[in-house]
Amino acid sequence: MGASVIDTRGLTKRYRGGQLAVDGLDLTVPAGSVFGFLGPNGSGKTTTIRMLMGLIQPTSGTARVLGHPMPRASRAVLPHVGALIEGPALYGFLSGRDNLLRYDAADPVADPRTRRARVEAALERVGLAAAAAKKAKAYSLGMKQRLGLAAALLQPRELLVLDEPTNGLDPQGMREIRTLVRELAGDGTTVFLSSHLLDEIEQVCTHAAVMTQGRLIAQGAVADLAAGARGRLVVTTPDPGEAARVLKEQGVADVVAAEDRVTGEPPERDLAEVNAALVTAGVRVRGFVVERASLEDAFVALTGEGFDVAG
Ligand SMILES: Nc1ncnc2c1ncn2[C@@H]1O[C@H](COP(=O)(O)OP(=O)(O)OP(=O)(O)O)[C@@H](O)[C@H]1O
Repeated sequence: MGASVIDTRGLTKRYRGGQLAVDGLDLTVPAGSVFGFLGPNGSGKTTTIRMLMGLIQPTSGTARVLGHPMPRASRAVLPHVGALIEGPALYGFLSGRDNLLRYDAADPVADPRTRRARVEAALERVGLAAAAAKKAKAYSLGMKQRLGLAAALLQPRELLVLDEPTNGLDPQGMREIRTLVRELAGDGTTVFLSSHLLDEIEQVCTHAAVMTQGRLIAQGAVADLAAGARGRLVVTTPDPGEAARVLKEQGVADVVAAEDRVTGEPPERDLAEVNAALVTAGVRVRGFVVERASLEDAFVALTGEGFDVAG
């Protein structure tokens, strides 16, 4: 296997109605990464995932998964990929364990002799061993999502593809899934997950790609993406009005004063001089720092607008 687990070139999907859902995507997902596929609703994430999994044909461009072309090599590739797309299909009247037994029995490449052991291991893996005998309809949404993950983990996988795995979950359910994703990645599985939540990607992922309107606007290590954006200068002071005036004079752009915090874009010049100017003007400075840029800062810098999750 090469260094990338997913590789697309010019991947494009135009739906029959004429909607250009994915537009010339060049995506590279390094092996071993937890890769966040970030974009607002409708930006083309699910369409991309469906092309990667060979569920729909691209209009143009190519996609390689685990080194093989998709959808042509679906049969060779998909047994090595665990996928959770659009929520798991569960039988409510069956227990969690029986759901997995049934799911595994429907898999032509699954070995029936190891079925019970693999089901127990998967239940254990996602923390459902104690609730395995309960009917699935009595499960919380988070437990259902974990059962879906267990189904994806019945076989050893090189790649896990999770489409919005925390969508609709309460904060506790979200935490459980995020912890699980980190653990799975710790085992060496490459995890590709889509999300419209910036902070989720920042908390869980090593790498990310950012989509808007079917186009990729950035990809790389999360730390590098954030570093590409400049952090904000934050001055803590009981004299915010005066501080804001001096900072503007010193070339600080986009100055925002709120209570005892005045923030702005750091200027090119030496920050020691900016600080000295504040003090000379009689501003009482309690704190003077440049806060590390977040992925959100990077997004705003790239698009010139806020991260809009409406839709
Ligand atoms: N089967 C389809 N036929 C026509 N247009 C579609 C189809 N599926 C999706 N689209 C359109 O393609 C665009 C991208 O949709 P897609 O579902 O890939 O985005 P997404 O980023 O996954 O959003 P969401 O998180 O809401 O699923 C949207 O404008 C959507 O309306």
